[in-house]
Amino acid sequence: MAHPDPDRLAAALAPFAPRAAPPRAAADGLVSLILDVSGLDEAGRAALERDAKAALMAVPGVTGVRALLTAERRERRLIAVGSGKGGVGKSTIAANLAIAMARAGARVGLVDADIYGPSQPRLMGAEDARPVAEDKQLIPIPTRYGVPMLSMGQLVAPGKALAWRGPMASGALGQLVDARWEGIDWLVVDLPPGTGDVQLSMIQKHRPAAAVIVSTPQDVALIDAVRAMDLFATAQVPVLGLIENMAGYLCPACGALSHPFGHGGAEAEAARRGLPLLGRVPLDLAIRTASDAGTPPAAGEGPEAALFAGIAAAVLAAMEPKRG
Ligand SMILES: Nc1ncnc2c1ncn2[C@@H]1O[C@H](COP(=O)(O)OP(=O)(O)OP(=O)(O)O)[C@@H](O)[C@H]1O
Repeated sequence: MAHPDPDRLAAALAPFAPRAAPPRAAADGLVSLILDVSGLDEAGRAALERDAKAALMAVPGVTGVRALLTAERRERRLIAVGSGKGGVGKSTIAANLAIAMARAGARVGLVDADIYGPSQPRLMGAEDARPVAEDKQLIPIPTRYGVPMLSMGQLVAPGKALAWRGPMASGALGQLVDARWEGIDWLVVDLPPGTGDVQLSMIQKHRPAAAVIVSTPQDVALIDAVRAMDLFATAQVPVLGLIENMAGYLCPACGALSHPFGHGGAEAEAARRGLPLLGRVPLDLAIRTASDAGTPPAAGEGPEAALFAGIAAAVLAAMEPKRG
């Protein structure tokens, strides 16, 4: 049988450019075809493979086609949101940061790795959603805020305590981070508080591009925040800066700002370490009620949205030199 003509093979694949690489034919007429299926869904991939194979099979001398489908692996960057202590508002900040980054035009996903208290499904208004897996890979849940997400809380029944030990916890983290994050450039990862197994697994296996640390102004919270910063710094994960949450109490009646937890501590600590204070979020009833209702303030139009937009801009600007 005649060896397939390379020009005719190339012509047959022309309609599939730029997804089809130039085919190679062996002497027995078997053609190897490489197709780039990035961004296509299952049906799109199948159609492309079927049509390209059919086009090649029509070329004289072709006895068979072996297709290899490749998806361009986007370089996703992880931004870890950590805190030293629990309850400082880390999850609230992570959700609003992700939404504000998306509003600024970034392609952002959100991973809730807070195994011991996953609160992102509630914050993002996605409590009833359950992710499905395809080829053993989880598909992120879309949210109405343009930020797809996955949470430990979506993998178990609501309200069920996650009494996982280290290896199980880091295995679950892997499933969330290595999910099918198609079209996503940034993954904001809400870590559990402290410096435990999940943080170590995050640093060792998933190499965040950067970390931001959330603290309240109290001294105790700051001491723990410093510990969290040290963990990232030791592992050479750049810490972009500190976000001070519950920085002053915004009185809903008169609008006055007071400072029951102290003032200026986080800024001073950040400055001591040569780090920027990326933003300051007051203790604000509107933030709590909006968050609890699954309508993060960053998605709204109020002053809180502007505040989170400023923090997102600071984070994106700090990442700019690290984009490579
Ligand atoms: N700036 C704020 N103003 C008012 N309420 C806030 C603010 N930040 C967080 N909260 C509220 O504080 C509570 C704890 O916040 P959140 O769950 O984000 O903390 P966390 O640090 O992630 O906690 P954990 O470590 O337990 O997961 C929530 O009810 C949240 O709505």
